Amino acid sequence: MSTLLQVDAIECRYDQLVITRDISFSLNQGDICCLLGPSGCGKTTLLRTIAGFDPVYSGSISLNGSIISSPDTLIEPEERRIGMVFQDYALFPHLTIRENIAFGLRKLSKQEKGERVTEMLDLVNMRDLIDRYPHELSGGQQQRVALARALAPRPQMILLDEPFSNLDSELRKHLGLEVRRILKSQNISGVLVTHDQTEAFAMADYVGVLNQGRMQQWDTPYNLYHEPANQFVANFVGQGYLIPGQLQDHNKVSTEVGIIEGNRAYPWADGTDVDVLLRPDDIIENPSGSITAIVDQYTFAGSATHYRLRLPSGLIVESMFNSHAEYDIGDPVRIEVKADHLILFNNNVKDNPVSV
Ligand SMILES: Nc1ncnc2c1ncn2[C@@H]1O[C@H](COP(=O)(O)OP(=O)(O)OP(=O)(O)O)[C@@H](O)[C@H]1O
Repeated sequence: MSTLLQVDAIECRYDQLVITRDISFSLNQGDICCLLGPSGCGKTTLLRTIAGFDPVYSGSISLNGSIISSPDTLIEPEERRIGMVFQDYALFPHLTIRENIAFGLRKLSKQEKGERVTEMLDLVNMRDLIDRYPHELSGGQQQRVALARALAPRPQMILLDEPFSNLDSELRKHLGLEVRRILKSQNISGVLVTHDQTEAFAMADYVGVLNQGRMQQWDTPYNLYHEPANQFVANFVGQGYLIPGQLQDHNKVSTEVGIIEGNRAYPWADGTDVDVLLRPDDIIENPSGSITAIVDQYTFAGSATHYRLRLPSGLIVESMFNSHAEYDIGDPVRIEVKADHLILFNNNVKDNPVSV
């Protein structure tokens, strides 16, 4: 598989203010990635820079091996063959759906344009609505049209900036998977910006987690969850809590919830202070468990109930119990920790410092 997009150590600034620093990642043709991170971490800035709306201060961006952005190169957005889909759909209100999609196809003949428009509308399952105006469509339908319009000029890649954030949660889920199917069927790469982790996991082959303008980890969704590179990623991706402990015999940690044994040896000395990541699925209800936690909060979620539990030290952990377990706030619950895959952070080592 060939590399389509190569982002190499880029720094982005607004005036003299550094927004993102030393960002590198690459994307193969047909792969979909997602930039995930809290508000203000620089996701949109990166997307705008890839699109060519903003320059890079240092580093470079290449598409198919050619530099499109560097401190002394800035290929115009319209020459990059990159499509964009925005949060607010950005359709032309006075043009029909047909005209909206045909808008960027000026170089095609009338017949070619007509064929391309229907091909794109078939792709997004919207052919019946070809003569409507944007205000006659639902939000989800408008976003499908926006996707069809972005795909119509046959871009090499598509950038999606929080495309589903104006839609309700069911529709978001559905449309996210639909967009993934469409991009995969056309072998078009996509870069999606979101702060919704579920969306990122469902849509992307690779996810880049950003914080304060720095890439914290670029990895598959599976690895982000199971092998977070640092405490920030561990906290931000998936529900999880860090509790302190001390390493024993390279693979065990002594904590207030007992000795937890992992499935690998850690290279640190006995007694090293560590943080242990506990995800909800690591903590199970066990009437004969040795730890008593107190229910701090709970949310009924159908087949399971999500409990927030206070440990004797006051630290919080979370767990999913079968919804037949009915505990009220303040009730004691006996629990046991069953973490077969131990994620530890050495408190004496600063992983990937995140100051800009
Ligand atoms: N035109 C601008 N001039 C100066 N600073 C800007 C400009 N645009 C964005 N910023 C700043 O750059 C930082 C990153 O903004 P950006 O929009 O890239 O973040 P984001 O991760 O996309 O956030 P959100 O999820 O809230 O959209 C923020 O601190 C923001 O205030």
